[in-house]
Amino acid sequence: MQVFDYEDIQLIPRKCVVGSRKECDTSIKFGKHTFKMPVVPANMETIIDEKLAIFLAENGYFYVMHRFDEESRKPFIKLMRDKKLFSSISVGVKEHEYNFIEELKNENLIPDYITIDIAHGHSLSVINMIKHIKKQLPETFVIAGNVGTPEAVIDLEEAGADATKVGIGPGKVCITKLKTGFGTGGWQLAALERCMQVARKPLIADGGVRHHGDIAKSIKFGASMVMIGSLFAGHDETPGELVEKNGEKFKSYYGSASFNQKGTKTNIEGKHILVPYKGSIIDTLNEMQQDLQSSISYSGGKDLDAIRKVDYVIIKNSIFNGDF
Ligand SMILES: NC(=O)C1=CN([C@@H]2O[C@H](COP(=O)(O)OP(=O)(O)OC[C@H]3O[C@@H](n4cnc5c(N)ncnc54)[C@H](OP(=O)(O)O)[C@@H]3O)[C@@H](O)[C@H]2O)C=CC1
Ligand SMILES: Nc1nc2c(ncn2[C@@H]2O[C@H](COP(=O)(O)O)[C@@H](O)[C@H]2O)c(=O)[nH]1
Repeated sequence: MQVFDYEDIQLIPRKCVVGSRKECDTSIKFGKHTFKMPVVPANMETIIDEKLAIFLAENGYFYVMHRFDEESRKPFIKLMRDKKLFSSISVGVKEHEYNFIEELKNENLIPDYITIDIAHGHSLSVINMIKHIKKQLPETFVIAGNVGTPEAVIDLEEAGADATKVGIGPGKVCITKLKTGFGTGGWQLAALERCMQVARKPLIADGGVRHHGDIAKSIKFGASMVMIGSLFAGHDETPGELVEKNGEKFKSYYGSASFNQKGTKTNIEGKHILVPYKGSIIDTLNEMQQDLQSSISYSGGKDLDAIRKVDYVIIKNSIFNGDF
């Protein structure tokens, strides 16, 4: 099998057809909504909160609220409905989550998007949860994950998933690859390509993005949407704690399976890091969009589809994608 990751790939430019990068359209239809960019902040406690979710929804960006404050999910859906904004929440697969879905139906609190957020998404527990949500809330767009193989994409799509999230272990605060020996860490982009070959529904590339150009690479290799944690972690608006060390500012970023999140030492597959403070997320979102417009111009087209058609070269392979 040919393996490669973000840092191993260069996309090959084609003749430019636009007079300005501003002409390039980065928008993406995902579910019933169209978003400014195929980028979504990770559904993690240090990356997204209610305030940022409202900002993103109001400004044309996709978001997925994390699932670690279970009691706040119903009020959140109500709040978003009152503001006439789309709602996008996460669930797990434990027994009480089945009841939660039924309560949403009974109370007519229908989220636009539900993400089933589990480490090993190619499992009966996720398949059963997809079926349950689709039965109770047929209008809701269901994102299921995480997976790393074509077989998993086929199984989750067959169960009724509207999109599948690809990425086992490529994340910046992930230690799954080290603790279990499994995953797509170091070959996330190749794993995405394998999944693309069988997917009939959208894929979300999740984890491992270290540079804005990796968004274009994700699109080339099959993603409709790209989930990003670490690149967003250092901002004013992301909820991780601000820390000062030797006169420099950092923000706290920890894995959803870290001790910081779980509060127990059982099955730890995530770590805590400090990332340099970067100011407002608005500047980063704008810069990301400009860089993606530039990617589109290099691809010789005017929209994201053009990126899917470019050729590429593989330069080398490293299993850590810049993480040590
Ligand atoms: N994308 C990635 O690479 C990874 C992401 N994460 C993130 O960490 C968070 C916690 O994930 P997770 O532990 O799944 O969530 P939970 O702790 O909610 O576990 C969900 C259920 O799945 C079971 N489960 C978890 N992992 C496995 C496994 N490998 N095999 C069989 N059953 C399993 C758990 O049982 P039990 O705990 O008893 O096994 C539990 O019943 C999530 O937000 C997830 O996205 C975590 C690791 C990898
Ligand atoms: N193996 C683990 N993966 C995790 C954990 N918490 C989150 N994640 C995944 O990482 C991405 C974000 O990746 P990044 O490279 O952009 O920082 C996130 O969306 C999850 O899929 C964890 O504790 N362990």
